[in-house]
Formats: sequence, structure tokens, C-alpha cells
Amino acid sequence: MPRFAANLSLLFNEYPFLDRFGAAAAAGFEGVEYLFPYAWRREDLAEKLQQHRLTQVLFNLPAGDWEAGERGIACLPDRIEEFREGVFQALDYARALDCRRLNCLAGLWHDVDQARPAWDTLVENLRFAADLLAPEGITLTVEAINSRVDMPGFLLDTSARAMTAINACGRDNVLLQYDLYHMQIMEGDLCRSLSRLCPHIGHIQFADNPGRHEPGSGEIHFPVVFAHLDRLDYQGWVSAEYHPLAGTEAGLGWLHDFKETQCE
Ligand SMILES: O=C(O)[C@@H](O)C(=O)CO
Ligand SMILES: [Mg+2]
Repeated sequence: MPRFAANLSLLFNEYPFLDRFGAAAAAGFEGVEYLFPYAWRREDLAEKLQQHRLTQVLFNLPAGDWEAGERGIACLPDRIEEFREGVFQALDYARALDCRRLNCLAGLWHDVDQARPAWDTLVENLRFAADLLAPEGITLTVEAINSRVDMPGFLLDTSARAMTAINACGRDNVLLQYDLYHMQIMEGDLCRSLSRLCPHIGHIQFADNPGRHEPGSGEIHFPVVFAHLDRLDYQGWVSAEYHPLAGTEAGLGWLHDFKETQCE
């Protein structure tokens, strides 16, 4: 059975942020992730993890001005210094939270005919981050995000593009973050791509499509996909990263169903 984590930026929004840890643990999650930890004190986050016996599964490197629409700075040639400072900041938090995975968002790049500078910058930045994180035993993940609905212009919008960056970077501790929701929109054929990419996957996230809501609300057959991950012997975390339709707890039927079938 996959190890399920809850993304606290999207789930349990009924509670103030620091109360979401307890709510996730009470709902049966063993791990948590969120987009960014930087607005909170490391000590407070570490205390919540310890109090509720939760694993900090992952969070993102600083990704620029999120409110202003930025979605990562790793591919931006004029932001290299800021990217590198961000890696140090993320490492500080990762140490305090004993977090073994950090995700890098490549960023938006709208000039498709002139993408070379973005790719070169991205690959150099990935190498910089990977080399800093490797001695700490931390994996750097690179997420492919759909450019059709959620992030028009995102540089790495297919698994092939993300793998091109990962291969070009050439570091063992850089792996793919495979988000079932984004890949369903861009590529489909989820089980076959999971089979092919499994050795390169460092983290999985999910939401149903369309709508980015809980499993069962859309077209993805999650029991089949989760069983497929077991058959592939995928050992990583699988994180719920969706907008609950009618309250987080009310939308956890997929988790309860899944746990029940494991007990039968
Ligand atoms: O899928 C997503 O959107 C996230 O994993 C993320 O970190 C950036 O929004
Ligand atoms: Mg994601």
C-alpha cells in the first residue's frame, strides 16, 4: 500500500496552518508536505511534526514572488543569486524538519523560440542545488506541471522535458516529481508512464481531473493506479495535493476505502 501524505497547503484549510498537522495525523496520514515553510519558525514546525509523529516528506525551494504569479526561479538567468540563496534557506529548514526531499519549480518561460538561456540556467542551478544537498542525504526533485490549465508557460510541462533537465544535470540525487494530476492533463497513459519512469521518480502527488479535487471526483481510476504503484514496488511517498470539494474530512472516502481493501 502506498505511503500517503497530505499536502497541508491544499488540504485541511478548515484549520489554521499549524493546526493542520494534528488534523492530518487524526485522519490517518503519516506524512505531510506543503508548498513553502518559510513563513513559519522552523522550531514551531518541528514541534508539530514531533507532537503528531509525522514525517516531513517534502517542500519546495523558494520560488520567487508567488503572490505576483511567479512559479519558480530556477530557469531565470537574472535570478541565479536569489535561487542559490534560496537553496541555503531550504537546507536550513530541511535540517530542522529532517526532510529528505526538496522540490525545485523550474519557473515560467514564455519565449519558446529563445529557450536556451532558460535551459542552461536551470541545469546549472540544479547542479548547484544537488551538490549542496547530496552530502546531507537530500534528494532534489524536479516537478513537471501542466501548462494547459494551471501554469501556462511553465518550462517543464511534460515528463519528457523534466527528464531532459534531470539527465542533463547528471546528478544521482536529482529525481522526477510525478504529479498524476498534471500528467493526466498533459499525457495520460498514467500506468504505462509510471512503469517507464519509476526508477527515476523521487516523489508522487495526486489529484483527480478535471477540477483538481479528491480521487473519485473525476476521470482517474485511482484504485488501479495505486495498485500499479504497489506492483512496481514504488517505495516513495504518495501525497494528496488537491482542493477538497466539500471539506477535507468529508472527502477522504478514497483513503478509508483504500485502507479497508488492504485489511480484507
Ligand atoms: O503541483 C503543484 O502545483 C505543486 O506540486 C507545487 O508545488 C507548485 O504549485
Ligand atoms: Mg504537484
